[in-house]
Amino acid sequence: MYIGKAKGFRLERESEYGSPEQNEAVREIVEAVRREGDEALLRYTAEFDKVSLTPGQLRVTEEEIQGAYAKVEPEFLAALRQAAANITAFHEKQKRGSWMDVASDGTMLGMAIRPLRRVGLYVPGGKAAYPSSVLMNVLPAKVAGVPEIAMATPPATGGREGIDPYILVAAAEAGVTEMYRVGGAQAVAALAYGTASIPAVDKICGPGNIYVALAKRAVYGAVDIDSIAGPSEIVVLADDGADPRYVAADMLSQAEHDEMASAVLVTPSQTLASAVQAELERQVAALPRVDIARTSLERHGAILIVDSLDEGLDVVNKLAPEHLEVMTEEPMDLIGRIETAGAIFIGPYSSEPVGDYFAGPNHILPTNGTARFSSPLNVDDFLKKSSLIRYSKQALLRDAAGIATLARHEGLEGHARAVEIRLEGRETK
Ligand SMILES: NC(=O)c1ccc[n+]([C@@H]2O[C@H](COP(=O)([O-])OP(=O)(O)OC[C@H]3O[C@@H](n4cnc5c(N)ncnc54)[C@H](O)[C@@H]3O)[C@@H](O)[C@H]2O)c1
Ligand SMILES: N[C@H](CO)Cc1c[nH]c[nH+]1
Ligand SMILES: [Zn+2]
Repeated sequence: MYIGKAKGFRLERESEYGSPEQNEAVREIVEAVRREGDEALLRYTAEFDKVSLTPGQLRVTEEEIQGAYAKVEPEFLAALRQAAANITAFHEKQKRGSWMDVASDGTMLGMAIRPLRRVGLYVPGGKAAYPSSVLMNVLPAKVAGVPEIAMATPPATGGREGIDPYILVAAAEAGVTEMYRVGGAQAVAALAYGTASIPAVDKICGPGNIYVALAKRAVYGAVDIDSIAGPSEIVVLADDGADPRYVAADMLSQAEHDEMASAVLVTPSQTLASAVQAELERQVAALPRVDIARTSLERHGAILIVDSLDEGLDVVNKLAPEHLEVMTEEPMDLIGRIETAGAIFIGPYSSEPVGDYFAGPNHILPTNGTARFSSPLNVDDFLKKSSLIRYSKQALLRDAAGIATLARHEGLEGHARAVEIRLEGRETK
């Protein structure tokens, strides 16, 4: 773990995402699935997930999904339903419809907004199963009105064969009926290119580990993707007034996701830095996922000392973290100066897991510095737009000369004539 001046720390994202070996492995997997389809899919599932399947077993049956209800506790179902209601309500606000501006001569300009036809949603499930990511993926797609949703999730979690029943129940609650037991880069490749058992989709959304994130990047272009939502990240910007127990607990909440997750404190307070360091050591030992969290802290954790909150804001904007918590005396004063963060948690009671599970905003967020240009998963991700242009004769008469001038300036005589042919025999002035 790096502890020291922010100036000595590498703030910009790595130019190469993942190690060369991970990049090479993903290239190979994606190419093999594209070429060989189901055969490669099943081979990689046996290799990485230690599960042997036939093509007929890839799709989860409706009976399995419904049967999972008997395996989950009523309090889980109640919490899940409340989370689903909050997430749906938040995403309903993002909805927007087609629009048309019609002028008095009948000219109409507008935008037709339609849902994507078929999307693939990845739900992580290698080290831990994430029913919350089912809701975060599916509910915005439902709000957008996507008619076909195919979900993929690994066939084994934590070495235990079988899809976690909580994932199946979350999928049923969210209204998913097409689900495949396949994970990692091979799942992303299958959704992108299609196999005999998995029809191709138009867009792939959802979070995952480095293999999933790299595979999404590799198939972009054949399909659209939401963002690079890879291993989790948290940055806490805090001053002297912050409670070190809260800061450490929230950092660990993301460190425990993955050895590749990162947790960083940025503070002008040496006192807070020392207290958080001690808290991290104390609290990490009590976590069931202590090994993952320790490794994550050792490899990617940092406590960065800055000279002022102003410098702290610069550091935060350079890091462009997935999650930013602001625990300063007057956090609202700083919010307008934060330009790059997937989600911003404000004040001592907005602990990051509030957003992971319950508040309503999406927890599928850009990582590895991509918050500079990507947004949280949202309803727009599931919509596409077509421009609408209907010119009246009168409008064409009005604009023809301007269009022809610009066309001829670009050397495109055919463009100019396409407009002028409609004016033949007419008065143009
Ligand atoms: N950014 C976000 O919005 C967000 C949200 C939730 C979770 N996450 C992240 O999702 C990830 C979940 O990771 P996970 O591993 O538990 O589940 P996962 O489903 O993402 O990955 C598991 C799959 O990885 C593949 N895999 C594992 N080791 C491999 C290897 N050596 N070579 C090739 N493929 C391999 C396997 O096929 C396996 O099915 C974590 O990194 C977590 O931080 C991110
Ligand atoms: N923090 C993760 C996003 O990086 C989302 C999540 C799901 N479950 C718990 N946390
Ligand atoms: Zn989390």
